[in-house]
Amino acid sequence: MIEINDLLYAWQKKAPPTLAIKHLRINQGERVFLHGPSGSGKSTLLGLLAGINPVQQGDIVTLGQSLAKLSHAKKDRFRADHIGTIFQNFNLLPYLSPLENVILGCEFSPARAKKAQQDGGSIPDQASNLLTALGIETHQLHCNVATLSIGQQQRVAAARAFIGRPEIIIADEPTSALDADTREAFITTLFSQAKKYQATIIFVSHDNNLAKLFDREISLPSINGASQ
Ligand SMILES: Nc1ncnc2c1ncn2[C@@H]1O[C@H](COP(=O)(O)OP(=O)(O)OP(=O)(O)O)[C@@H](O)[C@H]1O
Repeated sequence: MIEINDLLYAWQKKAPPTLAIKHLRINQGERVFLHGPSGSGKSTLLGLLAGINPVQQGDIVTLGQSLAKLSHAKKDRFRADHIGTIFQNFNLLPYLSPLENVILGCEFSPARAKKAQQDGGSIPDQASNLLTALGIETHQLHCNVATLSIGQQQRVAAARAFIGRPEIIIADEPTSALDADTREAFITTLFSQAKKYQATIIFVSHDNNLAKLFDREISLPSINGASQ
């Protein structure tokens, strides 16, 4: 479902590549732990997979679509339709409620909005279902999201990533602010949500203790060179 071939990516034209991946395939429903030293290009790779960084050399084919062949606008649409993201700082809008933040997950994708509606009867009802499934209490649905704890905000960010069933969930160090027990519990919750519709999870973390929870580990080398 994701196939990378002969990928080279350099942030500066004359500099050696930040990332070099000869071949990598990630299957539908796979849960992948991506790690490597600081600066090895984990976030760069996530940016490429999400269509935020342009494919410079080689190709990434996701769900049968070559990302190298898509225009900027089409990549934005592709991301909105097929990729849910959870970042370290969650990127929640602080003046909105948890419910409103989750609804925003399908704001730019009619396809995801339609699926959310099918799943929950309406988009707000599906947002509420997801938040509840991820452990947000009913009385918190309409509060100001900034008043929630970091762990709760992370659950809101996860619900936003899952709404409308995107095939791929990209998570960039979403557990770094949590203690060890809460990290594992959060990942278990992510997995049970992903399993409902075979979502693929690509998860970056520096905490190698988490690797055992995943189907596969992908390690990026510290020096420039091919990985995997
Ligand atoms: N926007 C950018 N502009 C220029 N260089 C960048 C940019 N983003 C990343 N880089 C460079 O690319 C290299 C890889 O960075 P990246 O953030 O992908 O690594 P990482 O493995 O995610 O690191 P960390 O574990 O510290 O988050 C670094 O040398 C970094 O300085």
